[in-house]
Amino acid sequence: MKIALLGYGKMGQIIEKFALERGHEIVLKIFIDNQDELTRQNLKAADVAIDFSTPDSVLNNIYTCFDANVPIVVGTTGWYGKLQEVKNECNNSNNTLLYGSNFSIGVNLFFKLNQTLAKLMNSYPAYEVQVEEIHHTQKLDAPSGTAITIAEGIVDNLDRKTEWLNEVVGTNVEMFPKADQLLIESHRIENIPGTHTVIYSSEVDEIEIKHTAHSRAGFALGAVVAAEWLENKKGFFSITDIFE
Ligand SMILES: NC(=O)C1=CN([C@@H]2O[C@H](COP(=O)(O)OP(=O)(O)OC[C@H]3O[C@@H](n4cnc5c(N)ncnc54)[C@H](OP(=O)(O)O)[C@@H]3O)[C@@H](O)[C@H]2O)C=CC1
Ligand SMILES: O=C(O)C1=N[C@H](C(=O)O)C[C@H](O)C1
Repeated sequence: MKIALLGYGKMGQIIEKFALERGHEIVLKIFIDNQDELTRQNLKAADVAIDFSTPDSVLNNIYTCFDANVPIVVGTTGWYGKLQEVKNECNNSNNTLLYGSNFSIGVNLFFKLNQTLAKLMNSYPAYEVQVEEIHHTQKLDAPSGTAITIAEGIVDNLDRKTEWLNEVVGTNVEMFPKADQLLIESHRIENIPGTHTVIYSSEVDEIEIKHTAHSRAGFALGAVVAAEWLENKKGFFSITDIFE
């Protein structure tokens, strides 16, 4: 496939490596300094775009791909407030988009485990639950997209939680969740690719499920596989569609 990389930072560069290894060609690379090269005309050279850019630029990138009728895989996080709007526009304009807060196989297994554990915990009200995420200090969004997906998996399956709220540790803004609110604690520490933990705690014990990314390789390979999966498909998809 001919691939356009929208965002050529930490992720974009590893994605390029995997894409070339799998026999694909990179026909366009967009970063801050050449962002005006993201045109309908230039995109026409690509079979698919893969976006790992920034929360501020991702919507423009998506709509430019829609305008050029080029399918897009979106790994960028921090824009999910606009998800429904983008889905409507994708379907109305007969375009193709696949998004995921995390493209690694391990985290997608973790999402399933998390949902099952949350369902089980309906019978065990003695356990309080909390989500923790740790990422590198360059990360622009909090909580992480992955933590939001995990929190939604809990809220959708555990009757005693109805919404999540976020505390970024070290910012002097402490959150005091009500009984029906799920706390997501965000930590920013140098060089951590991404660690997510769900903790159920009672008076007498604690159960933790945890995913630790050792590098960004799992995310990057997953994004290339997602682009391959999207070939010849039409419509709006999420990474869970691949794992179904
Ligand atoms: N879904 C998943 O599995 C994963 C998602 N992510 C998400 O992917 C995104 C990128 O992560 P990461 O690579 O670590 O971030 P980086 O900051 O390393 O890279 C971001 C890239 O976006 C570029 N950029 C900035 N503005 C624009 C613009 N207007 N148009 C196009 N490109 C632009 C930057 O340009 P320049 O190089 O000039 O600064 C840079 O190349 C984040 O939202 C992150 O949360 C990350 C890992 C896994
Ligand atoms: O910004 C990152 O680095 C990551 N972002 C994604 C997220 O917000 O969940 C996925 C991964 O955890 C790394």
